[in-house]
Amino acid sequence: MSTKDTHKFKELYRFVKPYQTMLTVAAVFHVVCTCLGLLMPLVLKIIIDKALGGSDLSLLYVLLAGVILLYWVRAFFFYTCNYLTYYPIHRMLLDLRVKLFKHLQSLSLRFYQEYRTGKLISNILTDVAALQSMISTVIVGIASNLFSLLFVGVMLVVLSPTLSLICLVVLPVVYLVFSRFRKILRERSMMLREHMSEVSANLAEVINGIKVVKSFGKERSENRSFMERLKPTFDMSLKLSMRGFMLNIVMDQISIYTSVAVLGFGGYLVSQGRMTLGELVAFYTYMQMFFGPVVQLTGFAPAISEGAVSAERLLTLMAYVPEIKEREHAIHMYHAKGHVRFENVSFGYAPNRMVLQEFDLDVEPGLKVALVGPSGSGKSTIASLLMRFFDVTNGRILLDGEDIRDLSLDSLRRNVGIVLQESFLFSGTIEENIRYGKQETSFEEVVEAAKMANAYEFIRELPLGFRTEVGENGVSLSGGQKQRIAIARTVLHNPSVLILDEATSALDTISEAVVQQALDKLMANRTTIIIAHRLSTVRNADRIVVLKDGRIAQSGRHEELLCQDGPYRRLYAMQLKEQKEQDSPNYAAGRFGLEDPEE
Ligand SMILES: Nc1ncnc2c1ncn2[C@@H]1O[C@H](COP(=O)(O)OP(=O)(O)OP(=O)(O)O)[C@@H](O)[C@H]1O
Repeated sequence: MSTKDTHKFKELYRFVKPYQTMLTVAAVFHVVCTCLGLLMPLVLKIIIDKALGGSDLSLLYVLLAGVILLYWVRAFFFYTCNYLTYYPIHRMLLDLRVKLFKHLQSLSLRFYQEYRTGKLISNILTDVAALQSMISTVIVGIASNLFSLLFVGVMLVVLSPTLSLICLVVLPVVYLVFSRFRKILRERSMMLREHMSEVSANLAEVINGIKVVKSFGKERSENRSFMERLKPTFDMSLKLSMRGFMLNIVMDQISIYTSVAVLGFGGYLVSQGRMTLGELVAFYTYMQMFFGPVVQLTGFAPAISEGAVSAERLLTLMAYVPEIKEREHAIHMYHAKGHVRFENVSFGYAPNRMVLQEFDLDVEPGLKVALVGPSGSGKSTIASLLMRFFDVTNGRILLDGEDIRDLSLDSLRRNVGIVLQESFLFSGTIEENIRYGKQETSFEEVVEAAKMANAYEFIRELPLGFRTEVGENGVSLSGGQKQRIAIARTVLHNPSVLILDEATSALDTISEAVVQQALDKLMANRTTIIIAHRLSTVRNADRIVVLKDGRIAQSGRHEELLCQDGPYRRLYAMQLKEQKEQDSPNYAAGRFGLEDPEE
């Protein structure tokens, strides 16, 4: 084992440590259990040599009663030692999974952009399973197999030193055959596992993007490419199974030749009176027990190295440092007034490509500031920075005068809320989804929030009302309905600073109006940063900031900006023209509530 492996095992040992006493007792019980199992051939020898053949069968009955008792005691030890082994193993895996999940939750968004979700899930599941098999192999393997091998080896030599020479010759052959096959099997199963995790990643992507697949009519081509991806796994699995069978055939052959040799030569020794029949039967039974542990021990090393590979992957995952960390003694800000200030903020997702440059913005509590600008100008990035999904490269962002990096993440996210373009609902009831951000709320408060979000009417009309299941396995809600549930969720969350990131842009005109009404109520007396493409949604903002290539190109109220010859007027005119082309002039004016600047 290399020093790297040693380090990995040390890391893993942290999970084993709390259960080491239990595992030690389990190992001792395994030895006792093995010991009791190994006594049977000896009893068989006494039965054949001493108890059978005579007229007095009382010894036979005593021995048979002893065998039953032996197996009762063995059953007790067997049950207890397996409980003592698998209880800590499953607890350790539970601890590991919980720790992994907690760690994954703490990782920044950048990590999730780099790692494919399907692959991540598949790796976690298979790696934890490999680790489980390694731990049980190590514990059960070391304790029972080594002991068995030693005990049986001694018994073979004691019963017949001559016959045990045959076993001694066969032993290295069995070892070599097994380790050779195991190596190939292991390599193949690793390849298969790697390939399967790629297939899982692809499957997850297709399932997540099923709407796109269907809307482009790509089902057939996706079926084809899935088949193409799966095809190699068929070959790999078949080869793997056939290798496994081949190993069984080879082992059967070796076993039968050894048995023939032992029984042939042993029969000769019995006929010569150099061995009793009972000794030959006991020897033969022990011999059958001898190769089992050898075979098990050949699997020991691969299981450890396979476990080590998995441990390495899991530890690598654990070693990812959360990019966004809370400072020691972070400030807990319970209820911010909502004064937001960006001071000379620059930021790039990659070090050599700045998305925001020297961005300054001061939003007084309760004001509404809109960020507009062409696609890719950095609007959503500003929202992500304020939420601290990423940290600024230069400059700072202040909430009520405190650098948000000095605040506890919990208090920052309690004070800053966001409504996204498409809100995600979890599996569960509508009530649970509304409560998501604040569990300790009464049903009445949930209802109030739903009313504020204009969601109450449609929820009431559902057969199960607030108890309706939504999310992946629930009823399908329209985009506007989902958005209103998300707004109700934010109403309960009650942040001092609200970010609306294109919150209505995925909706049709009617839904948009209802959602916009709900948003207006939500925005009241709250610092709000509105990100929008459609200028109609931002014209009432206290200030509109026009972004271009990550810099502020213009800033002011709607009317002021329209008077200036700048990007806002051009953007506005362009949108108005587009809208006019689509709709009648009356409709455009009604929809946007705007007058044509040319008029
Ligand atoms: N997670 C990310 N990783 C790397 N680059 C990103 C990431 N998110 C955005 N970008 C890049 O940063 C730039 C600004 O993106 P951003 O989403 O902030 O623009 P936006 O103004 O909100 O655009 P839109 O109006 O289309 O939503 C774009 O060039 C985009 O490609």
